[in-house]
Amino acid sequence: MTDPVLYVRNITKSFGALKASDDVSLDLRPGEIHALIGPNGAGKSTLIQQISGGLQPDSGTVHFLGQDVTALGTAQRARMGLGRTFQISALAMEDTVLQNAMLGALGASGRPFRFFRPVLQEKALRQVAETALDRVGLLDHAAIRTSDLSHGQRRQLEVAVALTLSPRAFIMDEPMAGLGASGSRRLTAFLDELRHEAPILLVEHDMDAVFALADRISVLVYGKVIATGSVDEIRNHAEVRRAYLGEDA
Ligand SMILES: Nc1ncnc2c1ncn2[C@@H]1O[C@H](COP(=O)(O)OP(=O)(O)OP(=O)(O)O)[C@@H](O)[C@H]1O
Repeated sequence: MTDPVLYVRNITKSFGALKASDDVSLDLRPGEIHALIGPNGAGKSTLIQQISGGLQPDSGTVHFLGQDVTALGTAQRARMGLGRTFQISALAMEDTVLQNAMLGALGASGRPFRFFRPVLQEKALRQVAETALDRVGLLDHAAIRTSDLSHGQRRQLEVAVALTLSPRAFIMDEPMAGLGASGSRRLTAFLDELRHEAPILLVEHDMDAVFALADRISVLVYGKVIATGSVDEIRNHAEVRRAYLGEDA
């Protein structure tokens, strides 16, 4: 089997007496969407913060592209190609859509743009930003102030910002949140394509989207992965049905 693009081994993180991550191991393989689900407070955000570099685990390791990145920060992991969208928007609301996308491209520019003269650099950044906006269907809105976008369009813009990195893997934190039915259908179709470019670790409460997209699902409860498996395996898993899907045993 091909090596995973990303894997975490035995991650543990406590806040006082609370174990928010309790010996968690999981991986993300090329071409797949791996969904991470679990009730509120199960530790999903804590886990993906440790994967993306915003939070250090108490113990355990994170490997990305074959390299131990546990000690690296968010920016270094992003520059290696770990793309991320956020549950709470990280966009600059007063800037235009294009400026936000260019800022993203600039953030990724540790290497590719450093050798360009400023004018050429701006041109190169603009091109990367416009390509990303085009892919998510926002190029027509490039000149609009970000605060004037609808909620769904902001989520699209976050995906565009992540795309400017040419990521080798994505971590997406509830990308469907607040989207209407047609918005989630569009994003679902887009993610379905995107997985072939870079695999996606998808934290999502929208179970229709999860069941439609996931190659594998991991279920987190009280900081522990209680099951990992295909959609059918998870749907039929007795402990998951009890702990998460809210069914009587
Ligand atoms: N910085 C912190 N300090 C103390 N406790 C924290 C901190 N961050 C998270 N927690 C606690 O850790 C547990 C896991 O929280 P986390 O936000 O990771 O869960 P989650 O699964 O992402 O929840 P949700 O689905 O509601 O976003 C919760 O009990 C939360 O209160």
